[in-house]
Amino acid sequence: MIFLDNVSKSYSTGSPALNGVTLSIGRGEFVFIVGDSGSGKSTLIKLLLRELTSTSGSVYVMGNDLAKLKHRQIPRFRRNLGVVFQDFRLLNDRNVYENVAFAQRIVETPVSEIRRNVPAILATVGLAGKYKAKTKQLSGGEQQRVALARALVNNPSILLADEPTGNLDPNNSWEIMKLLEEINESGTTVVVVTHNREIVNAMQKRVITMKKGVIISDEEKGGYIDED
Ligand SMILES: Nc1ncnc2c1ncn2[C@@H]1O[C@H](COP(=O)(O)OP(=O)(O)OP(=O)(O)O)[C@@H](O)[C@H]1O
Repeated sequence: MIFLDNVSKSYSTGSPALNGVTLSIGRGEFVFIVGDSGSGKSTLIKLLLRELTSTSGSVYVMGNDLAKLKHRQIPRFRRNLGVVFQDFRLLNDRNVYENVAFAQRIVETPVSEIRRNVPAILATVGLAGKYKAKTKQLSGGEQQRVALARALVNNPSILLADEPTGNLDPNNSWEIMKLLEEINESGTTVVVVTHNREIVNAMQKRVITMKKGVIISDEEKGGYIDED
C-alpha cells in the first residue's frame, strides 16, 4: 500500500529532512509516526501526498511510483487519499454540509449521491444534527470531525492525519482517535503523525519513531519512546 525505498529529502537549506528511509505499510494497517520536532514526520506525509518529491529513493503509494506521476495524474491519485491536519483547514464561511459536499463536488460526484453520502458520513462522525452550523460556531473537536468527514466522504483507501489532535483537549483527542480506529476497522489504512504520548501508549498500535530524518524504531504494539 505504502512503500518507501531508501528515501532521502533535502530542502535547499540544512541537513536532510529524511535520510535513507525504508518503510512499508500494508493495506489496513494503523500506524503512528512519532518523533521530536524536526525529525521529518511532516516531510514524510508531504511525500506520500505528492506535495513534495524525494531527492533520492522511491516512494510508492497504491502501486504508483510517485516520481513518475505526471502533474495531470496527481488529482486522480489524491482521490484515494484522505487527509486531516492539526488546524482543520475548513471553509469557515460555509456550513458543515457544504464543507463535506465540497470534497464530493471536486471529484464530480452526482448531486443525488452527494445528498446521500454527506448525511451518512456526518452521522458516522456524530455530527448529523449540526449539518447547518457554520464551522466557526463549532468546538475544536467538532471542527476536526467535520475535517474527518470531508477526508472520508470520497471513500479513500488511505487516511493520513498530521497531528489531528494537536489543537484538542484530552476528551476530544480521544474521540478523534476512536473515530480513526473505527475507520481503520472498516478497512482504511490509517497513518497518524502525533506527539500525543498518552494516546500512543494506550492504543498499542504499530509505532514508527523518527529522529533527525531516520527511523530509529518500528514496533508492532509499540509505545512512545522517551528520549533524553
Ligand atoms: N520548506 C522547508 N524548507 C526548508 N527546510 C524545511 C522545510 N520544511 C521542513 N524543513 C526542515 O526539515 C526538517 C524536518 O521537518 P518536518 O517538518 O518534516 O519535521 P516534523 O517531524 O514534522 O516536525 P514537527 O513535529 O515540529 O511538525 C526540519 O529540520 C525542518 O526545519
